[in-house]
Amino acid sequence: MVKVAVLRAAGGIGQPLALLIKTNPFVSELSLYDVVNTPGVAADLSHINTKSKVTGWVKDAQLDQALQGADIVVIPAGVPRKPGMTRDDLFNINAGIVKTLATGIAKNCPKAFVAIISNPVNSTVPIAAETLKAHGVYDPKRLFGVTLLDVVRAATFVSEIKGTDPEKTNVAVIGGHSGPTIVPILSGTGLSFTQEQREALVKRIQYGGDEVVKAKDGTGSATLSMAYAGYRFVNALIAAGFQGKKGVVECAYVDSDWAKEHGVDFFAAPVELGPEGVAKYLPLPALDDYEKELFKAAITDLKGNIAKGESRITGKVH
Ligand SMILES: NC(=O)C1=CN([C@@H]2O[C@H](COP(=O)(O)OP(=O)(O)OC[C@H]3O[C@@H](n4cnc5c(N)ncnc54)[C@H](O)[C@@H]3O)[C@@H](O)[C@H]2O)C=CC1
Ligand SMILES: O=C([O-])CC(=O)C(=O)O
Repeated sequence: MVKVAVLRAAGGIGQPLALLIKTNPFVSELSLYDVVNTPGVAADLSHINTKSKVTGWVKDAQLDQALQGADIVVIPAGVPRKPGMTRDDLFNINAGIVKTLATGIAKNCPKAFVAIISNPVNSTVPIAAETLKAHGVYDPKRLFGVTLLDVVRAATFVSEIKGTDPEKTNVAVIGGHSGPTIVPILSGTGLSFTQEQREALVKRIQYGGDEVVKAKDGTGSATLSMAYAGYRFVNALIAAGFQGKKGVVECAYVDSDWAKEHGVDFFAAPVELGPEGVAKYLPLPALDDYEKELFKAAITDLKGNIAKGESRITGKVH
């Protein structure tokens, strides 16, 4: 059985994500933390007749209690975008939030699997890594940036064009989680596209977040589709990490030797999950010439995003 903590659980993503986690029969405790409103959210969810006990914690003083004994920590904390903003515009405020939460993890549950949703993911994951390193508890196999929303969107958008079953359409999306760093591998789907279709699809997948930000018109960014993607990832961690399920593969933004060989510390790619977190770094899908160009552009942007996150904690300028 697993204790899952959701940090900033009363937000737009946090609430539907907590609801989905409450439906998982393998969860023994669902620990909800936020700066406001968690007692209400916890009381509400606790009436659902599934096994997990729901606890609600508020304010900095209760962060330690929220985290004690957690096996999985999911972080949908921080401010979302408004129209006209990039994810990087969220850096200053969200960097501080992620650092505080990672410090809490280092002190209370250093062995937990940590899944970071807070934007800009390309930089917040390096921030969490450097914070955990500073406390001597960093394990690269246990820290994940959640990029699955890009995979979910890619499957939806491809199936709309090709008439395939969206639940059975698989598109690996590698790189990172913002604009040009999002690299969908359409050549690996076995489906054929004209170059015009490919370019339109890649653009829509890369800027899917903007589509939602624009439609929400100043009230936030994707929350429900993110909660779905976030739960898919948590469920994969539970199945592979705690229920002994083999062959569980998802794309995630992780620290790997492979990434370092390409000049970056983190890169989103398919990984096989297991009891220690990442069980296996899978070979990248084959890229065609068009995708190789996208890949190069992604690496260039990622370098800057990662350096910005790392230097926020280390103070070192790259
Ligand atoms: N990885 C991904 O694919 C995606 C990431 N996101 C990111 O997830 C994050 C959360 O998004 P939403 O749930 O829509 O936001 P929200 O504003 O609805 O909720 C965020 C939570 O953080 C807390 N919070 C906000 N400002 C704070 C501050 N100054 N100090 C401490 N806590 C604060 C709030 O109490 C709230 O519970 C954003 O950074 C957003 O960009 C959103 C969609 C997809
Ligand atoms: O676009 C945003 O700011 C939220 C996000 O990361 C996404 O929806 O992919």
